[in-house]
Amino acid sequence: MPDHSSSPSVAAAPAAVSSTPTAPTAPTAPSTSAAFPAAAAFADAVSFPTVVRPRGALPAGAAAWNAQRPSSMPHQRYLPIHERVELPAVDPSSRIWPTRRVDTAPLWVSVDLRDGNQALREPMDTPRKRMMFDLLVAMGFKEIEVGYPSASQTDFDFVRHLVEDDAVPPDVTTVVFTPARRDLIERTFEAIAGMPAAGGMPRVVVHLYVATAPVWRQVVLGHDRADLLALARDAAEHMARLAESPRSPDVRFQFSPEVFNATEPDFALEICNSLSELWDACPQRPVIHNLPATVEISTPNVYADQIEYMDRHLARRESVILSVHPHNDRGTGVACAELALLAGAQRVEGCLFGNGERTGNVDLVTLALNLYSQGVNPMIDFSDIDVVRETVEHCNRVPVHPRHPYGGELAYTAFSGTHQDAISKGLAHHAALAAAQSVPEGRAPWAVPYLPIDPADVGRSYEALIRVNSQSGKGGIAHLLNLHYGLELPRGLRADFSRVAQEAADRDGRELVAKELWEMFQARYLAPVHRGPILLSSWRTAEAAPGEHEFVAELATSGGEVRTPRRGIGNGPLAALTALLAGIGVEAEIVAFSEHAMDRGGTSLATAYIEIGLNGTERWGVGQDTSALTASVNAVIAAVNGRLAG
Ligand SMILES: CC(=O)SCCNC(=O)CCNC(=O)[C@H](O)C(C)(C)COP(=O)(O)OP(=O)(O)OC[C@H]1O[C@@H](n2cnc3c(N)ncnc32)[C@H](O)[C@@H]1OP(=O)(O)O
Ligand SMILES: CC(C)C(=O)C(=O)O
Repeated sequence: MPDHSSSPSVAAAPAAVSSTPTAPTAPTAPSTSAAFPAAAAFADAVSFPTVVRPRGALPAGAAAWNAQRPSSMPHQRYLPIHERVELPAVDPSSRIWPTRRVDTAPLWVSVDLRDGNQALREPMDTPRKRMMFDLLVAMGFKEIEVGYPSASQTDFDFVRHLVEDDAVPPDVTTVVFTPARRDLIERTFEAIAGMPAAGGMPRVVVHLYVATAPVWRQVVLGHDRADLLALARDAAEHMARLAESPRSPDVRFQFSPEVFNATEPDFALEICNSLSELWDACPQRPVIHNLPATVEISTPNVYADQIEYMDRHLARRESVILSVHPHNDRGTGVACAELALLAGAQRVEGCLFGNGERTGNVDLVTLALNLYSQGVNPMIDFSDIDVVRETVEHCNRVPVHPRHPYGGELAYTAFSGTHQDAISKGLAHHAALAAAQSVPEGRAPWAVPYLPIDPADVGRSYEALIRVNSQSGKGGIAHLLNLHYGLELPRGLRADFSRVAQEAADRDGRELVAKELWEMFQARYLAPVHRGPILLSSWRTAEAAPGEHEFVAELATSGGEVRTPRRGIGNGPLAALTALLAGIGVEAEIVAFSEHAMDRGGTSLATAYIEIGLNGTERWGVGQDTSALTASVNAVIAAVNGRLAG
């Protein structure tokens, strides 16, 4: 048995935080909507060093095998996070974030036009920016970072375009981004002159950023902590001064300690608190502190601890909006944002479909629809996700991956047999449940296997759900024939045809679309009625006496030559037909039979499925006709011919 009780290794307590344990109060499970009072109650419980837990020991055999795996990569170059970044000391028993759940949407901020745009091979021009802006507004974003006006004439001009075209709706807040340089701050204020800002809280935000992490301070900016604080304060004061000018709209302020996630916790706190005080944060004019994971460097739980630390310790907490801005270098941007929300974040900056520097900003589509899938109103409209995706692809000139959560072309598609089977049964069950509850399907509770949300909610159709290749099974193939051609294949025929379809998909190594399946189906089960050796050139049937049916037919050879009429007697028309066939030496027995009407524009076509046994082997045939009897007769002949042709 693996030993799970071995004592955890404990990282050295960061110098800047106390390591005196404080008995924590057992946390309850507050929702994020009740975050502030709860956070305040725990504000003093942060004191134990970070615990790094070893993974469980492997069974001896597996450990030996694992140790043999070669690696030529120099992994030793990379220090683990707790050896290169000072982390907040957290008493594991006092952490709040693991006990919470998110039950309301945060304030969403799209940074597509700034952080997303700065990462593009071809940054957007004004028409593309405007298209993106209009999309964001239409989707319901209430806060949009519209650019970095001091970066380029294009960025400046776009902000002016929004002002001059009166393009900003009264309930939308615009954010403009600036570094801590007086000349660039002045240019930023020039760009927003005349920007509509009235209403409750000022609706223009000027966003100041400066990197605070040690490597950036030393290598990029050449500043120590004191110099950096002075630089940020000087910029913040300049912003406050410019905001007083009559040309300035009524603004709020935002600060981002760039690379917050690699910054010493006490320094991040010091610089944020200093600016809250300088800008006189108050509930009517809160300051936004935006804490970016500029480059992801750790597991999301570490980011959550960092955010919870700030949530507990920020001064003027009720006058601060705590915002996060995760990137996706480790592929965990969404997880970081979600845990940050649990940890006290109230606002999330990100981009649609995760565009952004390197591996992208956090993806707002996934975040919002993850909430939706938990029954939480995401406050953003994704009811036509394909339009959103196509517009974003057009503006960014970057394709969205087909497997992108919720919005990718293949996000709701199943190729594999057991998934198709489950989805097809699940959809039928869902429809029946909705009918039983007398509610539209779109309102009935959703519980369809393999589909986290109803694709119809985001404007996707069920038609694309199931697609067939060599991994598919009978359920999926039958589903496609049903969806596109109205066939209700009996169970035995499903299995029979899926072998045929799989062989073809395997041979060609590609997907089979519904039309191809239908053509294969016709060729195997319907067409043999016209492809000898037995061809009925004309036939009739009648009930000669109660319970005694007669079937009379002229048989033709496949060469067209008509033979003498033949006659068979049986207890039904099909029994009489098999008796007729027996008369010419074809001993066919009907093993399975089903039929149904097809609702095709009032033509009332019938389809019959018949399995016969002949010479010790079974074979399916299918017939379609406006007469149910003709359909059945054709199905028998098709099955017989199929069997005789081998
Ligand atoms: C994480 C982020 O996304 S941050 C945003 C990044 N976005 C962009 O950079 C896009 C727009 N940027 C630009 O157009 C230009 O970089 C400008 C206009 C802002 C500045 O341009 P330039 O003056 O030519 O400088 P350059 O591009 O080389 O930037 C580096 C300089 O800015 C300094 N700097 C970097 N960040 C900041 C900051 N937040 N505040 C003040 N100065 C900063 C660097 O220390 C360096 O200064 P140095 O030249 O004295 O060594
Ligand atoms: C400075 C901020 C908000 C940023 O874009 C980042 O850190 O990625």
